[in-house]
Amino acid sequence: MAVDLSLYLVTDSTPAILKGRDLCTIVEEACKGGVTVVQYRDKKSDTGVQIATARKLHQICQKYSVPLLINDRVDVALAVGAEGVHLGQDDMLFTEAKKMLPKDSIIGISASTLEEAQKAIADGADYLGIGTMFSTPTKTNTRYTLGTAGTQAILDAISASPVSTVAIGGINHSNVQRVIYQSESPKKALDGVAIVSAIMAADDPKAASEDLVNLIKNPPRFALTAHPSRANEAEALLQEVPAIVRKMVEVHPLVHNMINFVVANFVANVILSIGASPIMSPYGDEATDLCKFDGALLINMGTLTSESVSNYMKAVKAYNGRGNPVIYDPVGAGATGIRRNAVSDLMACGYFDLIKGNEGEIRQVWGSSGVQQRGVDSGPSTLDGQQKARLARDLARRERNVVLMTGAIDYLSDGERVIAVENGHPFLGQVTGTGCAVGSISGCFLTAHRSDRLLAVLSGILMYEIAAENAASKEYVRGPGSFVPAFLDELYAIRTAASNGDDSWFAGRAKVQEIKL
Ligand SMILES: Cc1ncc(COP(=O)(O)OP(=O)(O)O)c(N)n1
Ligand SMILES: Cc1ncsc1CCOP(=O)(O)O
Repeated sequence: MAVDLSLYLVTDSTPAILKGRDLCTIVEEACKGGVTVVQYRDKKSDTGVQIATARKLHQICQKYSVPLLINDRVDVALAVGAEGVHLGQDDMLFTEAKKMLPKDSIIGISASTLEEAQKAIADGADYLGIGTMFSTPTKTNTRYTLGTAGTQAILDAISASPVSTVAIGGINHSNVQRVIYQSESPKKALDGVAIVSAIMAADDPKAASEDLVNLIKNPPRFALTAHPSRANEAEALLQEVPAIVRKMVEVHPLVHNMINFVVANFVANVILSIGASPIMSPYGDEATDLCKFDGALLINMGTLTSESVSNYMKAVKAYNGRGNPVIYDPVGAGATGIRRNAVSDLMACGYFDLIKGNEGEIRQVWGSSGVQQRGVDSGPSTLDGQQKARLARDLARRERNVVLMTGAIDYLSDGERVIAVENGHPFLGQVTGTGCAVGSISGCFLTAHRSDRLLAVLSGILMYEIAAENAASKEYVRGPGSFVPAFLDELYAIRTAASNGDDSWFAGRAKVQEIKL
């Protein structure tokens, strides 16, 4: 039987969720709000109570033409004539349930691993409940937290099968669009999301369901526009750079920096020099107001504290909610266990338009095992140019965003195109904050030019690195100390030239090539 799984309500009868309200009333409100399938999930009640409740729920669901499935209990499904069951890995075997249930019954199977998914497909499951997406208080005895990356990997591996899929666990209004978007593999997407608390515990389950239906129907505002590589991609991009720099100066974007205290002053000066506006605020609650200026947010976890991550999460949620650019600079990501955990928590909490880091940091975000950074330095490289390019491309593809891997050569990718940039000067590596400023600058350019994020970031890097070359070539620059003021002057000089319509600063200067993988 074909079933619309797009908004799949899973019930819960615990007092914390029901808050004294009647289960059937909540489910009826949710049906009015547009849920497309309901699963009765009751871990505590006796069989008699379950049958009585399931019967009432079935009557309600039939009124709205919504199929009712029963969690775990084939006997209850049979007793009330429900449309099917949902079975976990420890429940009745699919083959047994299939024998017992009427021919057209729907049988869904939970899958936390690829092996479980493949077995369920081979058995003939109608759909897979893939999870746990994010850890959730609603179900604490889960085996794996897959996140969007793990879910995408399963979808990719089963893409030859037409089986339907839903994701479950920690999905709510603030992340549902991202979950659907970032889980999608090139050949297979989720058919829907299964939700307990965001509907069952909502004060108004009808309104909550209506909102979710709307969010599910529409792509997120941060969805990346596809820009397939053209014949001379690098050259085509370079032609647009001076105009993008001009646009950034005109727009005078605000960038909200949640940045480490070592570099805050230098980064603020860099941002002022390029003609944008910096605000430094580590206070997450401030983001609800700051995001209304429609600038960018930079999360730079260089001086992480016990409170940083919760503050970052609040800010990411606010900026994601408005569809404004968010940049993640996972400074020292592989240096300590605390930073490694912060990376996982932040990657699960929201969407980053750009992830920017050195090789060690990008490898940690990718999930390579055994990354041990010494402090915030990348450490000796283990990858050649092609491998670096592939890592940046694969991470961008997986996260469906833009990735910038910095180094003597920077690798920039949006999952399709990979661009290597060889501008800059060794003095940049001798001054603290020069790497962090790239995250903030990228925020300014992402704000000013939204239609092609790779081009926006490329324009920012080129402005920055050409200014560094100009500064280092001054005869009075003798080392990192004299380099800093000269560098700010050169950024300011390019900004002034750009606003006067003078593009000569750029002519013949970019050392950029497209990497074909
Ligand atoms: C749609 C959907 N997917 C997964 C589950 C989880 O089922 P299971 O692993 O059997 O855990 P319990 O729900 O029984 O606690 C689900 N219920 N629905
Ligand atoms: C039943 C189940 N299986 C995996 S997570 C989960 C509970 C999901 O609940 P919520 O939507 O409230 O996070």
